[in-house]
Amino acid sequence: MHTLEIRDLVVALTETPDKPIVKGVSLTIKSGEVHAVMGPNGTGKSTLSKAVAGHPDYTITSGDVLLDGKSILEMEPDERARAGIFLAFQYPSEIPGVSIANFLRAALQARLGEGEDLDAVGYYKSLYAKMDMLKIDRKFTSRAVNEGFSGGEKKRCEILQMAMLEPSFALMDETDSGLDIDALKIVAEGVNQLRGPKLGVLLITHYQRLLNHIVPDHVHVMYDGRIVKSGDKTLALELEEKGYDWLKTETAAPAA
Ligand SMILES: Nc1ncnc2c1ncn2[C@@H]1O[C@H](COP(=O)(O)OP(=O)(O)OP(=O)(O)O)[C@@H](O)[C@H]1O
Repeated sequence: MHTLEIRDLVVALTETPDKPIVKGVSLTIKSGEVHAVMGPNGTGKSTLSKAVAGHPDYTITSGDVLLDGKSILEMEPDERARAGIFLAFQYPSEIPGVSIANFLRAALQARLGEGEDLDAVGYYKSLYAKMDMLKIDRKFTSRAVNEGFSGGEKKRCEILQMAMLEPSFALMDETDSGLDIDALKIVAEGVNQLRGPKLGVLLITHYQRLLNHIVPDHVHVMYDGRIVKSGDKTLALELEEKGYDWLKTETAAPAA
């Protein structure tokens, strides 16, 4: 059982550290839980997830992020990844010329200690088993990472990475724009397959739509850099119905 605790986190762009985007967010995720973070555009949802993963464009000016009680703020992004934190990007990069199979193999190899070699036979066995579980065609792994991928294929690649890396915590920044309902379903089915007592998920999303397929244990609403309301899955339905404007009053008097 692992715990990821975000404690009173304030985040700014590294180039403008005096202008906070995330203005004091606290959130604790335990293994087995799915937390959804919703909120209007530009409220700092992506900034929060990138800061937790250690993205260099963002600086944490106060607060802390603790993995099993230990601060991760001094860790480089790759160390955080090795410690079990997986960040799925809203707009993943292309890696021309590098096949998915080789990319995943390199990612797994990078996690091993010096002098240790990934067992190739075991690797392919595990890769194919996970692809079968996620219903991904085997031909997919010979394609270059994200090159010319459709929105749905990018999502498949992201879910496969997650399945292979077996993180303790997945921070998933899911845009709904540009994704058709099939792509959303790929994400949802993937998360539902991987969901379980060993995985904690922070799922950032914009519309309640995705949450029809992934039923969250907790829903948090972010508004102007703060979490102004938390609740269970019914909060997502309330937001779908009422929109976000009513939360302006909540920001004037932030939730205790
Ligand atoms: N790298 C960056 N450069 C410049 N501004 C940035 C950068 N990252 C975030 N911002 C600004 O910080 C604010 C919060 O952005 P962020 O992407 O975190 O919001 P969001 O809640 O995820 O929005 P969306 O729902 O549109 O994805 C926005 O005003 C955005 O323009």
